[in-house]
Amino acid sequence: MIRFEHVTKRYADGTTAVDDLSFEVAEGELVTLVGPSGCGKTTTMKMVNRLIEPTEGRILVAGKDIAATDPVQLRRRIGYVIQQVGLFPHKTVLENTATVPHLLGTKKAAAHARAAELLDLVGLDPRTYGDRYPDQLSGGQRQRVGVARALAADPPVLLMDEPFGAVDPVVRERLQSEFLKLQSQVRKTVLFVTHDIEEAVRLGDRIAVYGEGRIEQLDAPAAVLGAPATPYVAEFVGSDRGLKRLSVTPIEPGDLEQPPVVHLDDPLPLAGGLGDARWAVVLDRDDNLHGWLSAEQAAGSGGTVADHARRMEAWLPVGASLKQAFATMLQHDAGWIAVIDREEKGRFLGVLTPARLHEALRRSVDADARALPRTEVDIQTVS
Ligand SMILES: Nc1ncnc2c1ncn2[C@@H]1O[C@H](COP(=O)(O)OP(=O)(O)OP(=O)(O)O)[C@@H](O)[C@H]1O
Repeated sequence: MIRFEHVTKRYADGTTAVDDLSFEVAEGELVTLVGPSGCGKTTTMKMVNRLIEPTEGRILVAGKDIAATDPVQLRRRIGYVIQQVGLFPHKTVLENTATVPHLLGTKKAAAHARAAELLDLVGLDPRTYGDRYPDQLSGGQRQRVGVARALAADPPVLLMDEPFGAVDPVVRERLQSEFLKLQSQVRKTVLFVTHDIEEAVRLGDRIAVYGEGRIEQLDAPAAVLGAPATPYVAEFVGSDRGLKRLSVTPIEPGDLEQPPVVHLDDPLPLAGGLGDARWAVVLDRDDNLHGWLSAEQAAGSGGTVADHARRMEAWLPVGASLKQAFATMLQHDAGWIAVIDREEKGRFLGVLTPARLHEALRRSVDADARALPRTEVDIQTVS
């Protein structure tokens, strides 16, 4: 979708910002460009919407050489999100979001209806926020408007230059997960610049690690962490690679233990209690997670399970990362967390314990060592 062919950018003062760059971003793929300050990430990105012209080489978008495309036309097909969002201060949130469709000739009512849909999509209720002005929003909310505005003309390509760089780490993580969810729905082709390796790992289908003006490694996050191509990349991704890997390894059903399970309307005491187990998971009639029950209560109380069950705070949907699992355990001071299917309050699948978390991490590392996709390794193990 975006193809760089031997692209070099030398500025007038002789600085070579980008040196003979060749790579391709597939349709619907999100590639993060990561590297230290001044290594040429922004220059790379700005050449795609012709804010900067290459000195040598060419760039194709959807098979067409962009040098032959009118820059204004080109930019309307490419969404652009930057750190200083650049919202118009005198326009409302709704008007800001509708800017590009408006410019493209969409009637006001239709442009506003579309803008409201997009605000909803990025987690801002248009009825609450649509009529506000940018200075009546938090930093994180402004970034969301920036993303909604970039998506408004439904461009196939998005360029994002440190879009979440200016907000605090908590908001940043939230914006990242929201953006991942959004991207799984809209599947844009995205170039995403960041200097934060964690962000690059979390968001990228592939990561391009930049040295000075060159890509040192372009690979899937797990491969960059597991098998850095050069000593430079190894140093850049850091000695805590194992920890970072937690954020790229999802919880899978095979990782889970099956504890004893009781249902809300089971009478107590349970005959034989819980055997050796110290607690049981409590499910409702639809087998959705409700909470947990201790062995003492199972063996010694009257009434039903519903009278004694405790609420379960530590849970995650399957597919969440091991890092989220670890963080959830710490947050709730829990020795295990319940894992449910994707729906909120969905079906209970099993529990993840620290030992199982460690095994899952081990398997992810081994899968890379053998250079096989994880799924294949899992299938081999099962058969
Ligand atoms: N207009 C310019 N004239 C001369 N040199 C420039 C110009 N713009 C950028 N550079 C230089 O080109 C190199 C690459 O800059 P670029 O902005 O692409 O880096 P970056 O990786 O995006 O950095 P950062 O993370 O700090 O934004 C740097 O050495 C920078 O000083």
